[in-house]
Amino acid sequence: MSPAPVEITVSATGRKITVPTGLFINNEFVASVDSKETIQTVNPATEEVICSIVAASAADIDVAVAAARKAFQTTWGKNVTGFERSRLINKLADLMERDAQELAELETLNNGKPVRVARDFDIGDSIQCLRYYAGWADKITGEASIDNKTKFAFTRHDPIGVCGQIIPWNYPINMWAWKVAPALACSCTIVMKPSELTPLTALKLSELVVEAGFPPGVLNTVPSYGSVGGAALSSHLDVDKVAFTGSTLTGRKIMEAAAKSNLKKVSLELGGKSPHIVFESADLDQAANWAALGILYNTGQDCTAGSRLFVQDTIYDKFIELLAQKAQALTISDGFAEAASGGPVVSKTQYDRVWSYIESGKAEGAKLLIGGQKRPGKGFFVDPTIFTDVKPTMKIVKEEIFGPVLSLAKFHSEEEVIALANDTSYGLGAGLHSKDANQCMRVSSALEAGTVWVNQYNMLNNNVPFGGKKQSGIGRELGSYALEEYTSIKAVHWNFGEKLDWPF
Ligand SMILES: NC(=O)C1=CN([C@@H]2O[C@H](COP(=O)(O)OP(=O)(O)OC[C@H]3O[C@@H](n4cnc5c(N)ncnc54)[C@H](O)[C@@H]3O)[C@@H](O)[C@H]2O)C=CC1
Ligand code: BAL
Repeated sequence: MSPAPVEITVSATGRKITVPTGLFINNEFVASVDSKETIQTVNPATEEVICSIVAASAADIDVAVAAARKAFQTTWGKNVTGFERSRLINKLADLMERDAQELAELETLNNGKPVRVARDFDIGDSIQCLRYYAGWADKITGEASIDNKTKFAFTRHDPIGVCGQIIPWNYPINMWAWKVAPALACSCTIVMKPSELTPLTALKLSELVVEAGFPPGVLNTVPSYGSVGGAALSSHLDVDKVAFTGSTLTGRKIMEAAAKSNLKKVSLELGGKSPHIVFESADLDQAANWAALGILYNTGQDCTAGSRLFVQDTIYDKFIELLAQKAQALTISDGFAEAASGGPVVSKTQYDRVWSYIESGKAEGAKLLIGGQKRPGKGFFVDPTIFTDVKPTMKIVKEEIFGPVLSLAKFHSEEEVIALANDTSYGLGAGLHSKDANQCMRVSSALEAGTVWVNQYNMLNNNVPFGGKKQSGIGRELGSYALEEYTSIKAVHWNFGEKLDWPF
């Protein structure tokens, strides 16, 4: 029997949202084939349970992969034109736009981020991401490689096949769009595993997949625990590719599982400890805005969070005063509050993790500029916390915290700060602020990161690639580069005249 959807009433707005609770396979919400395991979802602002949904078992992953394979071989893959894929992806984007407010409220309920942020940024960007890749769907062509008297060779950019997509909880809708849009554009089929912490919007979006008209099996959604569904996807012998966003620890496990199973293609978007540099010539007011956004956007739960801030000694005192003012001016509250710029962290586990880092910063002798005190009452809230007088060896400087916790250090010279900035095993993002154009060029070139922002931070565009160096990941999302992750290149050699002498 199909699991019944639940009706949720959002108390802040009065909106009633019907949420599917089954696994989405072959365009239907179904029960597990062999398990009674559920996932209980929680509102991180109130700690109240929202609802329970079915958790996929390894056998359910097999069913979803089989559905995706069948679709790939029949209605999708090489059996659908780019024009048709483009039409369907655009239709999905239109439906997301229609339902943006409802999706945003559901995202806020499950993730905690402000409704305004979810709607205008996460969902707004996701709609644009779908439309961007809808534009690519009918332009994925190969190249003519050799064209001589007896041979013509050309390449086909074939869809790679069935893709497992494992996404995190910090941007549940946005990471869904980053993964789904290029895969669909390239004519791949998908088994999507949302995070067990935030599965509700992926289930709601699955309804829109049906409404848009995608054939059954093209996109399947299987909420599951990482060690069950995520592990099953990564080691599956009939999955051709896994795309992952999450921790470096889990990324390593996925790569190992891929290597030990069928050597499926893997793309990983992992952690970071991104440096953010303010030089003395910078517009200090603007630099303080970007520095605060860099660590506080999404309550610091961002892979590119600018969590190590370096400020030139000549402007240090003035700058840190400005930064403290900016950070304290933000309202961190229940995401349904009008004024909220940030919400709680996503879960009790994440709350405890962030607080353990704050305690370690205090114990290792870093000085608190602001924050560092727990709030009374319900909700996994962590106020902006800035440590000064940090040392490169401290845990808060070395490890990803994924919360609103900033380590602030002083530097003297450009050479010194480049060395400090690159002194990390990560290489995801980096930022610098300066009015000296030569310095901007020199430093952006020297920073070891997949993305460098100059006089800005954390702003991404769907047509610009994103990804990491070092232990921050492999492969690129967004832009035309993401298409390479979902295509397999075939070279066709066509002889129209060369005779083979025998014996050769
Ligand atoms: N780069 C990013 O955007 C993210 C980084 N993180 C980092 O990871 C830390 C821990 O957060 P977690 O939720 O534990 O991250 P995680 O990396 O374990 O979770 C992300 C996704 O991976 C899945 N997963 C977990 N174990 C798996 C396995 N063995 N095989 C396949 N998939 C698996 C989860 O179910 C989830 O869908 C955070 O504090 C943060 O530092 C977390 C989420 C996103
Ligand atoms: N902000 C880029 C995506 C991420 O944090 O996972």
